[in-house]
Amino acid sequence: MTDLTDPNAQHPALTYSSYLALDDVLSAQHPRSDEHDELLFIVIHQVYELWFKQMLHELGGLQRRLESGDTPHALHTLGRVRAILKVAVAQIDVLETMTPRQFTSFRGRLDASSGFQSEQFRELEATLGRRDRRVFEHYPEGSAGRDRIAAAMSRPSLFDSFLRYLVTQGYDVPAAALERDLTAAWEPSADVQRSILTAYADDSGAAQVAERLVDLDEGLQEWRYRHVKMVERTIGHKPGTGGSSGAEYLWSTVSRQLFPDLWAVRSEM
Ligand code: HEM
Ligand SMILES: N[C@@H](CC(=O)c1ccccc1NC=O)C(=O)O
Repeated sequence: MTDLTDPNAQHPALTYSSYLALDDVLSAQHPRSDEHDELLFIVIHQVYELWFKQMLHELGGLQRRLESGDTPHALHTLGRVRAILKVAVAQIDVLETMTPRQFTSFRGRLDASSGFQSEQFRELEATLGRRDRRVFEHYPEGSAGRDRIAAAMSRPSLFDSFLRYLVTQGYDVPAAALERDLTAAWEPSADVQRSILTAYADDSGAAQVAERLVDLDEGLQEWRYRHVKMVERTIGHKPGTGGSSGAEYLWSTVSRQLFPDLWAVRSEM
């Protein structure tokens, strides 16, 4: 029988903590102050980044499934992404237990670091269709993060994959939309909206996919809304550490739509 404790064994037995690399994960919290609440602030952000990683992973799979016309698996993945987004929004409740005084006690130690520097959040936005060079201001030229965001801005967005999916489902999508410059911002299109309306009229799988995409869009707007309310109650109208006006800037992002065409068609049904 193998002696699991034998130090000379060639491969140490897999354990809970070795499989999950807990030595790495649990030694990665480095508060810069002695304030009790700083650990919560770090842990919450790390959990977000893990969920961002998982969502990027799921969205890659989703785009492949859409482009191959696989409705059931696309719907399944969309359901998973929606569930993760709901957890991400709900997590704000935990951070909101931190009072303004508790946050102020260590905020100075954050220097100029800020959410503006979240590479994965920007990659997520780019995958969801954002094409905005301004985000690069916060990423040094030649940095891996900048390159990853730029790469995501040159790939088909989730909406581009949805348009290709519509073609696999037999819907007519204007060639100009399918052959567009992927690095440019998407311009809402009346012709594309007509194709989407046809899919809704058929009450087909494509209509279900479209509804799940609207969930995603609404979910991100919800996150933005909860984030800015958290910001208002925690730092009021102070400017942000990242150099923006703070809440005022964040409000300007709240009703940003990922898929404007999917919202536009609602007035036509
Ligand atoms: C007390 C908690 C928080 C405060 C006071 C806060 C404050 C801010 C402020 C003021 C900004 C604007 C950028 C700046 O000038 O600094 C910002 C941006 C951002 N924050 Fe937070 N934040 C908090 C928690 C979080 C959490 C938990 C996340 C999760 C990852 C997060 C992610 C982001 C992201 C991604 C941005 C960029 C948003 C955009 O440009 O659309 N923040 N935050
Ligand atoms: N921008 C925040 C600081 C902040 O929340 C933050 C700082 C470092 C890493 C992540 C952060 N979270 C989101 O912006 C502030 O102005 O207080």
